[in-house]
Amino acid sequence: MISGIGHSSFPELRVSSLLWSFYMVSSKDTKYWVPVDDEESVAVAVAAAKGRGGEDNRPLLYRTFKVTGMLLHPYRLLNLARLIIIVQFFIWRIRHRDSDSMVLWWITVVGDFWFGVSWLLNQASKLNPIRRVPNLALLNQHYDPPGGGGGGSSSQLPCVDVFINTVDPVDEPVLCTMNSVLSILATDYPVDRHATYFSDDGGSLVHYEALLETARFAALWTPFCRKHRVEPRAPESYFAAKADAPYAGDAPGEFVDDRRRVRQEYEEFKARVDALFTAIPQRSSEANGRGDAKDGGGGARATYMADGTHWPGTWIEPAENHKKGQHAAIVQVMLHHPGDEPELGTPASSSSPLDLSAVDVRLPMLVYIAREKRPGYDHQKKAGAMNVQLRVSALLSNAPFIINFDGDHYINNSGAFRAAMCFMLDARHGDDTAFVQFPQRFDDVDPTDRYCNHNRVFFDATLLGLNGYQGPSYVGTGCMFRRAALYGADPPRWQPDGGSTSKLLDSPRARFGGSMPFINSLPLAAHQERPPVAPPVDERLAAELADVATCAYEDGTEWGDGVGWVYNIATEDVVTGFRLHRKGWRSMYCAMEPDAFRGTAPVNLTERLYQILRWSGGSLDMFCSRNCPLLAGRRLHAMQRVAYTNMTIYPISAAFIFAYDLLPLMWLSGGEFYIQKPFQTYAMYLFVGIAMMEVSGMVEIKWAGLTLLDWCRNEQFYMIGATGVYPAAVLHSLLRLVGLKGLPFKLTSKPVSASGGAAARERFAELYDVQWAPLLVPTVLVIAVNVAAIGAAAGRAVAFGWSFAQVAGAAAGTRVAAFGWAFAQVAGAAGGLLFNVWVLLLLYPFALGIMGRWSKRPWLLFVLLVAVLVAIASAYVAVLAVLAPAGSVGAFGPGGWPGVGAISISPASWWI
Ligand SMILES: O=c1ccn([C@@H]2O[C@H](COP(=O)(O)OP(=O)(O)O[C@H]3O[C@H](CO)[C@@H](O)[C@H](O)[C@H]3O)[C@@H](O)[C@H]2O)c(=O)[nH]1
Ligand SMILES: [Mn+2]
Repeated sequence: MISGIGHSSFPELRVSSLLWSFYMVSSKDTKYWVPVDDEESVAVAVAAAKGRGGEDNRPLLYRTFKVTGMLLHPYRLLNLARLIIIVQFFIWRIRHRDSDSMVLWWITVVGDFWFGVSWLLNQASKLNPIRRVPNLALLNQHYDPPGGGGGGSSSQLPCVDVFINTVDPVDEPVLCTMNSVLSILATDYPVDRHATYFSDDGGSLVHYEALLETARFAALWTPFCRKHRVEPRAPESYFAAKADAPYAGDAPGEFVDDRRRVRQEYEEFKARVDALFTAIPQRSSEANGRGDAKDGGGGARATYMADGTHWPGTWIEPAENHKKGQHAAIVQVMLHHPGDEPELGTPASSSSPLDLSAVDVRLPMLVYIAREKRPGYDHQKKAGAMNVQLRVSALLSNAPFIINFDGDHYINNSGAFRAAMCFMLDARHGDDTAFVQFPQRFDDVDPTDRYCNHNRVFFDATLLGLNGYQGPSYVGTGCMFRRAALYGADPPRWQPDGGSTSKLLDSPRARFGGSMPFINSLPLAAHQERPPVAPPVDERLAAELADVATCAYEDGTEWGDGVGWVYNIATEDVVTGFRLHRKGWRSMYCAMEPDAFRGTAPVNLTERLYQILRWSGGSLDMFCSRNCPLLAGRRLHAMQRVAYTNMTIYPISAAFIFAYDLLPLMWLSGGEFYIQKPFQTYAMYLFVGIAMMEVSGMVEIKWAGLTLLDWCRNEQFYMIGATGVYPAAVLHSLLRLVGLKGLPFKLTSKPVSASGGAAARERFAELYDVQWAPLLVPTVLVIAVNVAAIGAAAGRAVAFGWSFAQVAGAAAGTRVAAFGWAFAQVAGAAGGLLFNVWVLLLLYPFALGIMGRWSKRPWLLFVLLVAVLVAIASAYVAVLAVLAPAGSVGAFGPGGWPGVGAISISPASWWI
């Protein structure tokens, strides 16, 4: 999608195009990866099988790669050297307690120490990167041999329950969500072996009816995808892409016609979905006008379903029991479980223009869920919604594996479910693997990724690093789980009797709640070979389904604690993954080409900042809770513990960074000042430290396959977070510690353009939309202080130059000495200046962000900057002239500046 944008239309692209061309590395570039010895893998597999007391003929379904020694050894050596230098640096500082202010000296020693530690934590997670590549062909050969026709009973692949979540049909454009559903309904996995559970946390009729429309359209879309094997299977993205992929289906002659017809049908489908926003209110107001409320009504203006009955969920005009946060549970099977025999479609006819006579036209099961909402209950947001999905699905399809998606994430590569299975079924660690995490990839991010939405350093470096220990953390979407693990089972390798789930069944009612059908489903949940079951939804089952979706069901149970997704935290993902790792489960990272899934990301600065506020606040809350990685037992891998500590403690660095960034304030008041003497040695240590980190970063982007721009964006966004967001997160966590409310889960609004509805709309409009929020203030302050520092430095230089001329003129004999002195001062000042400029460079995306539409012309920012600098400099000179009459200006000297200037930047990215 991004490739469709003309370069010239995008100003920032020109600014950064140099970076692009300088360091383009494709993520496919795998020349830095070498296979880990396969014999070793086999040995591990055999040992694992023996450990479980039996032969294991299962195939090895993935290959493991590590970074080539040519890169890895220097990388590790470099980091070792850096560690030694950092330690030496501290020894040196402690031995030289010499500063113009001992208070500041102590602050910076503590601060620098903290940065050293957090650098170490961060680096430690990346020392052993491992990449695993699934072998889909082998999986298919063993579990889904040809003849099954993409479905049918010959397949031995395990069943998968797919969870997808949404809240609001406007904030999360319903068409985007329905595209995700379509991509799931059409995915390349045996149709009778996956079922989709759609959770609508808004309880809105728009979602319900849109899902009905989607189920209808899928009857055409899914067979079309199967017949012509098209990718990706989300229609919006499919039709937006150029149709130049090599044809993979069996009927090339019919492709062009079929595609055109389906596209037309898709346009009509879109129009019908769009029309729901007007059709439903219209239908309801007509019905209300007639006063033909079938079930009570009590004077409220009801929202009507198509069949003329009241919608049990939220109404357009909120009423008692029909409003946000207060409505009944709704569970509706929209597509029933298909039989396990393929059903071929019909030849082309006037009513169905596609020839589907050779295509299996069955659709997978699809269920709509709106859980009950009652005032007085904490609904626990996404985690609460997914736990309801977990119970509802247990009563219906009860698949041993579960994959979950945010409403805006669609399947981009139909092989994804199979890829995940390669890890789950592998003979080596398969049985001990609780989840397989895929990277998050995004469409509709601006081409230069101003706010680091792609997060490549995290997804392509850090998570590969974790993959070399116990496994990647869970990041909320695009993750396949083992159901038994979510229920709280122990991994086989930590089970004394080898592989039984009996412990799960100890006092099940207390743990899982009172539903007998649910409890009866527990023993089956662990059996991956179990054939798919699909009980008919009779009255009793319907009542049971509604019951497990009520608020009260979880009262006094372990849901949200020992069972299911974890509650009471803004980042349910990290902590849920952590709890599994803590039990000794492994996880696997699966990055594939083309990307398995794609989603949307907030391109608006304020949205993005709130998102990272939720992440950083949630992480810190986790650190300060019972789920602190330091408190975990011995089943947590040592390095995994280090990584989780890093992942949860990082916002604390912010307190220091923020203070450091404001230090230039001090200099504005004038006076010579060194934070550490001798300053030259101090500066040298800092310089070497930074240089080594930069080099190490360059090695990292090599093996991770990143671009220099990815890396720079990461640095920049770290700094932006550190100045404004992380301090707020620290504050929130402190408030929570003293018993006040924790961070809310603020829904991230999705870009409207992602749904494609209004193609005429400006692309990335949200990028230029400034929404002022308190969160922006601290960063603005830091920018102001650093700009002021530069301005004042300029002013000082002007004033100083003038006084220097006077001094020189008066005492010609000492000219040489005076020159030398002046030179040292100027060099020092230049160094300080450099540091301030660096802060500003790191905050550059932020500055663009608050310029709003003006940022379409980035040069305006520079004009503004120069104007402000001139103004400050002149003001400074004027003030100096008043305070210090000619001749005594030299007493101020610019000398103090470098010390403070140096400090102002040091933390930003040197250690991290
Ligand atoms: O009450 C709620 C609130 C949210 N959601 C869903 O949760 C998902 C994620 O919400 P979103 O606002 O898109 O958050 P993001 O910041 O984009 O999400 C990232 O961060 C979250 C944790 O903070 C993870 O759960 C997500 O998977 C990850 O993509 C969406 O599908 C929502 O519909 C609910 O189902 N119920
Ligand atoms: Mn999202």
